[in-house]
Amino acid sequence: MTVYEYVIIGFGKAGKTFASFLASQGIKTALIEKSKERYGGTCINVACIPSKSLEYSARLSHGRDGSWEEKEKRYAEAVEEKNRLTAMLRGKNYDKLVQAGVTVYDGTASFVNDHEILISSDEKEEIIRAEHIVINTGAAPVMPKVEGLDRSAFVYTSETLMDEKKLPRHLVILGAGYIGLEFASYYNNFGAQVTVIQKGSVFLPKEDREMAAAVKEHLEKQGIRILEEADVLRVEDEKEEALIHVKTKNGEEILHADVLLAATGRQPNVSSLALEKAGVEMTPRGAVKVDSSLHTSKPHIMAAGDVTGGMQFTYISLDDFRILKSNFNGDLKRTTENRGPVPYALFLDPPLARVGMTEEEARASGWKVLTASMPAAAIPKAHVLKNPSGLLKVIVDEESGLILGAHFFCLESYEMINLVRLAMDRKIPYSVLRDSIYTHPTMTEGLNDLLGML
Ligand SMILES: Cc1cc2nc3c(=O)[nH]c(=O)nc-3n(C[C@H](O)[C@H](O)[C@H](O)COP(=O)(O)OP(=O)(O)OC[C@H]3O[C@@H](n4cnc5c(N)ncnc54)[C@H](O)[C@@H]3O)c2cc1C
Ligand SMILES: NC(=O)c1ccc[n+]([C@@H]2O[C@H](COP(=O)([O-])OP(=O)(O)OC[C@H]3O[C@@H](n4cnc5c(N)ncnc54)[C@H](O)[C@@H]3O)[C@@H](O)[C@H]2O)c1
Repeated sequence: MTVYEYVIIGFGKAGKTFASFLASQGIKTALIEKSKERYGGTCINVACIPSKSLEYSARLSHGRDGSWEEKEKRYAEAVEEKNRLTAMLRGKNYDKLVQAGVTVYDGTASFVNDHEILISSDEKEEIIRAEHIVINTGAAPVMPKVEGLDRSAFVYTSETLMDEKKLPRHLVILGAGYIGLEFASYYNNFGAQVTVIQKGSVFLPKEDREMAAAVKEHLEKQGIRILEEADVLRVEDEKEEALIHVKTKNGEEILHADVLLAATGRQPNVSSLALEKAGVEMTPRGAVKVDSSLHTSKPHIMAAGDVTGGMQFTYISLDDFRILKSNFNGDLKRTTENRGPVPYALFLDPPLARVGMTEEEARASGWKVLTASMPAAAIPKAHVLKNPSGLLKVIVDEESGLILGAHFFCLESYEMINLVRLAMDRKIPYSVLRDSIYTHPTMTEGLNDLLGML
């Protein structure tokens, strides 16, 4: 039986980065990935990178308009371009790991006991042994329990829809979260008619109320229909489309869709792992239970990324790598408790980016706050880029001048937010960003004016 010092299960962001690092330190390391189509993990193959490739193509396509046939053609080309990009990245990711000296096993990993792992593939089965193990198996889409959904030929997840080269005419999206709203925006820009089914009564319930209202108004202006307080009762297939029976506050409605996208969350990938054989505990919600340094209930087994049930972002998985590295070095400086503020971006058109608290959260926590809001149209660059829609908002502690929250719904906001995150993390008061020299014309220079309003 081959013995490794470290075995990583899953080609996720934390795992692949840690594997390369370990190999660079001369540590005998193996990584197990269940699918050759997933070398490099979820992000580069079926998530962030392909979706943002489509997002970019969708904006370009929207700018050109034209007939339905032209839009269909551009969509098919966008999917091809996305496929080229993911294939290129897949190859690069694999080569990088092998060149670093990591042994890559193809197959599904499951625990035999807390040190031995069975690798099963169509070709063979093999057991390897490890002193230390990292579980980095990611998450997979959850399918809601709706009558007829599992039998329908028109139902997709984000992972399967992005491979479909036929542009939907009417796309119905179940779920108004990250994937639901981003895909609504992309496919609307490609030319599909889009309806989003929102279960609850509050749109983007975790966002600042002023920002959520601005986003909703904008999406509706773009032509996206958002059905609030709606419950899908059943799905029935006709020859060319699915009939989606929806209960709304105004009664029952039947939506016709040639594509129904289920975007109702993603659940940790644990089912194939046989965690019980290793004595690794799970949380009540089905994630691998870890402490703040990512150790499981078995101290020599760690877990990182989506499988731990935390925030599902590639950069959180990358930050988990920093914790794994800190554990390896023995300094134990990095934990999940000292990540600092975590920014995020919803890739709409324009994108919504955020770091820190909403105004409601800040006030409820007892802060005395100053706030400033400014339309994106106040920034000249937004006009240069021909999309002056949106709103920017900041929330600042009146006493210290420290930024408590920033919410940017405007072009380039996914870049701008990283600057504010740094200021918050390093406790730099808002006045420093207000008086900083920025290149011109840029969206970031909007901070001069926005923060000048406080
Ligand atoms: C459509 C979409 C868009 C997204 N966009 C963004 C975005 O813009 N920005 C962002 O930060 N995040 C985004 N995310 C979230 C992001 O993709 C995930 O948070 C991230 O990929 C999680 O990485 P990970 O390290 O947990 O593992 P993953 O990258 O999920 O890797 C896990 C790997 O383990 C493999 N595996 C699973 N079980 C086994 C087993 N038993 N044996 C062997 N291998 C196994 C899987 O095949 C997979 O390759 C998006 C997600 C989706 C679905
Ligand atoms: N830009 C980004 O960083 C980005 C983009 C896409 C996805 N992601 C990550 O991927 C994860 C998964 O995305 P997601 O959109 O699937 O999950 P999500 O948790 O963001 O949203 C799921 C939505 O579905 C709703 N829902 C649940 N069950 C429902 C039902 N039966 N009917 C109708 N609605 C229902 C929920 O209320 C919620 O609004 C996200 O948590 C996010 O971290 C990130």
